[in-house]
This record gives sequence, C-alpha cells and structure tokens, in this order.
Amino acid sequence: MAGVSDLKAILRIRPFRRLWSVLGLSAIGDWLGLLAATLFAASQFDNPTAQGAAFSSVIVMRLLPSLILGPIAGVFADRFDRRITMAVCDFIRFALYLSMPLVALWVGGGIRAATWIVIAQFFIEAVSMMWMPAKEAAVPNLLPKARLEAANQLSLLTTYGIAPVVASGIMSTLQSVAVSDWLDGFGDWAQPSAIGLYINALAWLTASATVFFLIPEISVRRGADVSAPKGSHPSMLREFADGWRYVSRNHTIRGLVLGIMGAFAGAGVVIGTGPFYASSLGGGDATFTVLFATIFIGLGIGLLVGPAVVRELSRRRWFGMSIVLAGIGLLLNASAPQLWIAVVGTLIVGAGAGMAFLAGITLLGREVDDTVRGRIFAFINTGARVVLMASVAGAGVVAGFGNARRLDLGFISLELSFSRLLLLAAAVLSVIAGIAAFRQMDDKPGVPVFADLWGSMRGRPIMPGKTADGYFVVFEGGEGSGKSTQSVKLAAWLRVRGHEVVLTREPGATELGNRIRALILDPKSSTSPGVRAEALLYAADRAQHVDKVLRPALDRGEVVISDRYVDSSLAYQGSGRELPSDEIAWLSNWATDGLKPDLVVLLDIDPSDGLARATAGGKADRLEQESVEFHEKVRFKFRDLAASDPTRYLVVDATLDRDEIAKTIAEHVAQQLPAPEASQDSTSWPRYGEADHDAPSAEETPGDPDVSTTEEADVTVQLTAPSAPTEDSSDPDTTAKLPTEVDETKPMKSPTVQYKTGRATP
Ligand SMILES: Nc1ncnc2c1ncn2[C@@H]1O[C@H](COP(=O)(O)OP(=O)(O)OP(=O)(O)O)[C@@H](O)[C@H]1O
Ligand SMILES: Cc1cn([C@H]2C[C@H](O)[C@@H](COP(=O)(O)O)O2)c(=O)[nH]c1=O
Repeated sequence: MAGVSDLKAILRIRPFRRLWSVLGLSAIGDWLGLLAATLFAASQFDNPTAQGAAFSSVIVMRLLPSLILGPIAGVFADRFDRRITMAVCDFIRFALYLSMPLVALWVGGGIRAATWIVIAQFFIEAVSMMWMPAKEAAVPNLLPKARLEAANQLSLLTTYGIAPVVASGIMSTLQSVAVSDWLDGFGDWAQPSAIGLYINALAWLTASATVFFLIPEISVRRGADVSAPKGSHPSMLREFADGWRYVSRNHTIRGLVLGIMGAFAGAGVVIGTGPFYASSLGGGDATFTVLFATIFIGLGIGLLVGPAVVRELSRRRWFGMSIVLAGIGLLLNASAPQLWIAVVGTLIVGAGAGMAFLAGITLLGREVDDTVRGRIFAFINTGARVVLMASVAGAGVVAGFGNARRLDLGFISLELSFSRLLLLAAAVLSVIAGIAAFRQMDDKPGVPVFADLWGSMRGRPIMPGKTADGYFVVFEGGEGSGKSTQSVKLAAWLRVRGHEVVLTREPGATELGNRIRALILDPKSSTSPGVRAEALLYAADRAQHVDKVLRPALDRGEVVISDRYVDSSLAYQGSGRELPSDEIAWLSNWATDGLKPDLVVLLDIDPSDGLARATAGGKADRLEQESVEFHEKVRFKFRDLAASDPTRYLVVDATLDRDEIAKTIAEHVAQQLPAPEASQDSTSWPRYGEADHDAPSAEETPGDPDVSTTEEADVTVQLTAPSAPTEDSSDPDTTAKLPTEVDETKPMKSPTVQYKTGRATP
C-alpha cells in the first residue's frame, strides 16, 4: 500500500482533497441510493411478487443507461467543462433522489410511485454515466503523475471499502430506529427508506456545491488546445469516432483495453458459475458466500498491498502480469478438489484482478491525452459493464447445463462439471489476454520477466542493455539528497573497474558555467534573476556544459557522471517556479541538442530532511532559501519524471546508508555497463558489496593517483564552498560541494578540497 506519508502528501493537495471528499459523498450516495431506492420501491407494495419485481426493475434500470449512453458520455467529458458537467450531474441527482419520496407522497404510493422510482433510477444512472468519465479524466490534472497510483488506491478504497459500509450503516440505523417505533408518529414521509433518500439527496447537493464553488481547478485542462476558436469543435459524432480511433491505433491503450475486458470477462465467469461451482465442491449457499466474500478480500489485498510488493516494477509489465496471475487463480479453481484450494484460487483471482485494475487505471491516467481521456474512460466503463453482464449471464446459463461427472484419477477425484470447464476456459482466456497485453505494452523488451520482477521487489529493477560507446549517468534529486556524495563514489568505483570517467556537474562545470553559478545561487536580492532569466541562465550553463564537456567525453567513449542535468530545470524552473513544463523541456532540448542521459539516478528524500542536511554547515544559497512547499513541488516533479520513464530511471531512497545506496547504484550500473575488456576487474563483477576496499570511498578519490588531468580535453573541478558553506566537517564524503572554480586550461590553484574530472589512466 502507498505509505501513510504518500497518502498524507496527496491529501495536502487542496483540489484533490476536496475532490476526494466529493468522491466519498458520491460513493456513499450511490450505495445509499441503491439500498434506499430498492427498499423504497419494494415498500410501495404488499404483495411479495410485486415487491420482487419492483426491486429487480430498479437494478435493471441502473444497468441499462450505461449501454445506451456510455459512449456519448465520454464525448461530454472531453468537450465540456468537467467541473460544470460534474456539478450539474450532482444537482440533477439531488433533484431526482428528492423527488422519489415526494412523488410517492403526492400520488399516494403504489404502482405509480414505483414507476416513478424506476424511471428516476434510469435518469440517475444516465447522469452518473456523464459524471464518471468527467471525474476520472479530471483526477490526473489535479495531481503530479507520480501520485496517481496512491490517489487511485485512496479512491478505490473509499468507493468500495468505506462507502458501502457507511451507507449500510446509515440504512440499518434508520431501520432499527423504525423498529423501535420511534418514527411512527411522523407519518409516511418519515419511513426509513424515505429518510435514506432525503439524506442521499443532501449528499448530492453538497457534492454539487463543493465541485462548483470550491474546486475551480477541475476546469483546468492540461495539454488541451485552448487556442481552438469557439465553435471550431468537430461534431459529437466525429469526436466519438476519434475516441475509438485513439483506442485502435495506440498500442498501450489497446493493450489496456484488451486486458481490462479480459479481466472483467473472467470475473463475470466466476460470478456466473459461482453457485454451480460451489455445489461441485460439495457445498451449498454457505460455500458460495465464502467464495464470494473471498474474491473481494483478494481484490482488497491486490489494491492495497500490490504496489508495496512489486515496488519498482514497470506498471506496464505489472498490468499484464496481474492478469496472468488472475488466470492462474482461475486454473487453480477449475481443478480444486477441496474448498480450501478453491479459497486460495479465488483469493489469487481477486488479488490479480485488483492489481490489474489499479495498474490499468493508473496507466490510463498517466498515458492518455487529456483531450480524449473522458472518452477512453467512458469506453472502458461501458465495455466493462457489457462484458461483465454478458459473461455473468452466459456463464450462468452454460454452467447450469448438463450433469456433472466424477473423474477418478486414483490419487485424486474431481467433479467434472460445466462450471469447472467454464472456469478452465476463463483461465486460458485470462492468461492469453494477460500475455497479449504484456506484449503490446512492454517497455522493457528483452529484459527477463522473473528476474525483473524479483529485482523490482528488492528495489532494483533490471534495465535493458546498452550498446553505445560512451555512457552518461546523471544524478538528480533535491537539496542535500546526496548527489555529490554518490557521484564521487560511483566515479571512484568505475575507475577502479577500469573505466575512463568524467565527473562533472550543473551548474558550474565550465568557466562560463561557474560564473553563471555564482550569479544564480547568490542569495543577495540585488542580483537575483527573474524566473525566466533564471531558466535561461541554467540553459546557457547547460549548453556550454554539453558543448565543452559532455559531448567530447561521450564521443571519446568515456563514462560521464553529472551531478544534475535537464530534470533539475524541469523540476525547479518548471514545477517549482511554475514555468510551462513543455517550454522548459524545449529550451533544454535546444541547449543540449537532444543529448539524453542513459541513466538518471534519482535520490529521493523528504525536502525538510534534505534541506536540513544541505544547510547543516552554514547559510543556505538562493535556491535553498525557497520554501519547503517549493521544494516539495520539485520533489514531486522528479518523481513524476521517473515514473513516466522507468527504464531510464533508478529511484533510490536517499535516507538509506551512503554505502548501501552506492552499492545499489553500482549494481544497477553494472547491469548496463560491461566492465572494459582490459580491466582486471572485468571478470569479477559484482564485488562491490564484498568489502569497501573494492569501492574506494569519496574521500579516497581526491588523492586518487590514477586519475590524470589532460588539460586540452578535460575539465578540472575544484570543489569548495565559499558562498554556501554546507560541508560537514565530520563527514569526509562531502568533498563534492557547491560553487566551484573551474579552470579549463590550467590546473587548479589553491583548492581546499578537490577532485579532478578527467580520464583515468589505470
Ligand atoms: N545517505 C546519507 N545519509 C546521511 N547523510 C548523507 C547521506 N548522503 C549524504 N549525506 C550528507 O548530506 C549532506 C549533503 O550531501 P551531498 O552534498 O552529497 O548532497 P547533494 O545532493 O549534492 O547536495 P546539494 O543539492 O546541496 O548539492 C552532506 O553533509 C553529506 O555528508
Ligand atoms: C541544474 C539546475 C540546478 N538548479 C538548482 C538546484 C540547486 O538548488 C542549485 C544547484 O546547487 P547544487 O548544490 O549544485 O545542487 O541550482 C536549478 O534550479 N535548475 C537547474 O537546471
């Protein structure tokens, strides 16, 4: 499960917090509405047959609109302001729920009241169809992408965990009050199901007002074509067709849709065959109830525990693998001779489905363009309901067909029934759907699946191999996260391993860059650049860095390690200063002429802890003086970037021990970068963990006699901290610190602490 700190972090984002409370209210409203309306419809009759008919009409009416209106609903969500769509939908639901008991009072109950309840139910569901894609499509715009998974966990937990419990709690409280004759004196309007409907109406009114008045952010679109003149929208039909085309053309989305439909079909078969399967296990209603409850327990486990177990696993891979896992559970069910095996199988089916659901909606939120997101969610909502209903109904009919045969294999005896054959077919289908989805979406082709899963669970996913000569590693992270410490350690380790290494950083790796650095980080307000000037200064430093240091070294086939690069601009200037991210990305791309790192190591740390470390030794520089909120935005952006391209990033918890971090990084790099042939160490990898003598610590590096500086090609960096004294005197690792003096032509003068970037000559 996302950690408590993750959940707290997303609830600190005001628009999301408010939307979440609306979601909670709406979910309670939905469940309460279902309970209260079905009971209220049934209560209009005395005859049990009529009561049953009223009850099931309400249920049918809740399913019907999704088939008719689902696809159009998505066009609404993409075309119109989502806040207005949501607020209007909530208001209509308020009016419809309120109307049910009022109409019943007016017409005096009976068939006319029940008819209105059924009709109102149809409209309520139709309106929900419009509301749902608007909400789903809005959530990713309110959060950093790295937080989407935690937000989805919270939403699902609220909708399927907390809301039904609260709703049934309210209903049963009302009913027990009624049983105690307390409500008798109030007449018809105060029967428990009617009060449930009033409370429900109030919940929708509150939700509508909250969305309309308190969450203006829902109206904001990311990536939408705001420049499109009014009236230039294509027709609704065209937009609908565009949505379908988007699904059919996009590999990832196709994989997701395929997988989600497969999972729902499997779930439908399990529900449809349930009672027959229970009897094939020699049980009855009680067995069915146990299995039914088990699937939800499994679902909950998958949703809550799944992300914590798979940790760094690519979400695209996780999605396909979860569906295969559900298929394996079904297989176990199909062949289970005893109830306890069936329970284990059902638990696996639930957990697989829950994880696939979470991974699927998170990927959709991350990867689908805002402009079509509503249509895609609507498409999936509708498709899932159709597939679910069809498979429940179909499986129910087929499973009840024909007599069971007992298969005796000597060591095991099995009841061979249609329900088991269906479960077997569903298992095969799920495995095929999971593998197909995996193949369509795999973002790590060639990386062995199980080794990757195992590595990811230990926080060290395997990255695809690399063939180019030079190798470019970047360290990113907030203040004091340990970038300098770890760059030095990695450089030292690589040198011992026989690589030629250039250790460098931004800003300030060239003479020009060093002057820029002094200007940008100077805390004196008289020289502070404006936000755009600041972005341009970092870009200028980077352009010089790429031109004079990075490209030449990579062209020579060397390993380059840079302390910060483009992501720092995206995080600090893009997210921290709130400059448009695409403009910063473009500017950086221009400055670097498209040079991208092979690996970005993100050292992730809570900004308060990082700032405390960075400023422990003295006063803070201009950027370090920014607020914790500023640095939190920076952190989220770094994590977003890492989440959007997991193959290129290694995210490491920067609060761990220095050597443990260094070991993780070195092991990761070793998987991508073979040791040079000439190196005596090349056959002995991995040995980093054996003892520290294999991996010289940063403090050894300054005096490393094997490192020579060639002045025409290399950059010599003096690492000392005149303007922002953050060196920790008790810690010799902090040699790589702060504003540097760089002399591109001469050896360093008066270094206090120094190490050299350049080619190592082992
Ligand atoms: N894993 C760690 N655990 C505890 N302290 C650490 C760890 N790594 C580094 N430090 C300490 O934190 C301080 C900052 O480390 P370092 O300079 O390497 O971070 P940085 O990310 O380069 O900082 P800045 O962003 O300010 O350049 C130093 O005092 C260093 O000794
Ligand atoms: C490259 C780059 C850096 N920054 C910020 C980040 C830090 O606050 C300073 C650099 O200091 P450090 O001690 O070397 O980490 O500059 C930025 O805002 N944008 C950038 O592109």
